[in-house]
Amino acid sequence: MSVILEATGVGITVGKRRLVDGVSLTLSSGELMVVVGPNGAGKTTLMKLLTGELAPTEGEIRLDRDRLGDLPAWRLAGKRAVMAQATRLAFPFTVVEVVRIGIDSVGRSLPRAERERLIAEALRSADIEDLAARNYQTLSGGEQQRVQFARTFAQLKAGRRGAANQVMFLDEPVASLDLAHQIALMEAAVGLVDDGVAVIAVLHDLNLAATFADRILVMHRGRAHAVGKPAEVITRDLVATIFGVDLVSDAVPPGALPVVLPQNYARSRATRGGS
Ligand SMILES: Nc1ncnc2c1ncn2[C@@H]1O[C@H](COP(=O)(O)OP(=O)(O)OP(=O)(O)O)[C@@H](O)[C@H]1O
Repeated sequence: MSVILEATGVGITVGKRRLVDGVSLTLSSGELMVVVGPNGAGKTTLMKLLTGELAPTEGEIRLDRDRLGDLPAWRLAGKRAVMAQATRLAFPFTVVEVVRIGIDSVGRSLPRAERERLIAEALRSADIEDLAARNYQTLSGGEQQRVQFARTFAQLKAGRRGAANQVMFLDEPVASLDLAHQIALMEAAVGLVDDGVAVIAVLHDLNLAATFADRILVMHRGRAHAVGKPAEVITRDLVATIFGVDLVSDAVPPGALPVVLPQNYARSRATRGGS
């Protein structure tokens, strides 16, 4: 697996506040990294730095070996797609129009039939085919999230020919989703990962994180507290120290947090050969 995203000593100070401090990480093609941490830990700020929405005041970020700040917007659009925490739209776009925005940013040279095929695939990936003609503004929070995932998915698929190495950034993509759609969205992300895309996602649900992540990054007070495989990182000690929650059940060993999930959660890991 080749490193596609590399952050070295990245930080940002706003006023006198250091929101992110000295974070170094690498993300490889075909890898799914999940970022966890308490409210205010700096997860979204880190994502904004990694996507280029914010410029770091310290350190350096490289995307596919280029310095992030040197890449023009059109090249960025082919290499990375971003699903932000919540996206409001000022105009009454239909769902299919929103998904098409993802393709228009990079896939204008694609034949019309290919673009339509990608839109259909994106709608399917987010289980929103039946919403295609609806006004985005009238959708529920969870439905809007699924549309934004589809837009991001479509953008990556459309940009795939021009840019072999791509990253998908997902900031709390399942925050408003019911359980089945949480699993479905993560499985769609895994499908991209299996295709060689690097995915970095902020999640609050530690079980979901442990189930789907290849590696977990724990943010705490702006710093990278830990990074590693889920079983190494998500321990009872970590949950107590970082999240302030004592898992008192005798069934919980002091080491790895047991992942108590419905059967189909385990499916992805089993099929991907994860541990
Ligand atoms: N522009 C800003 N100016 C000052 N402080 C900011 C700014 N943006 C974010 N912060 C603060 O930086 C800290 C990190 O914010 P961030 O949104 O990155 O946290 P988070 O880990 O994503 O939290 P959550 O889980 O609540 O979404 C918070 O304390 C926030 O209030």
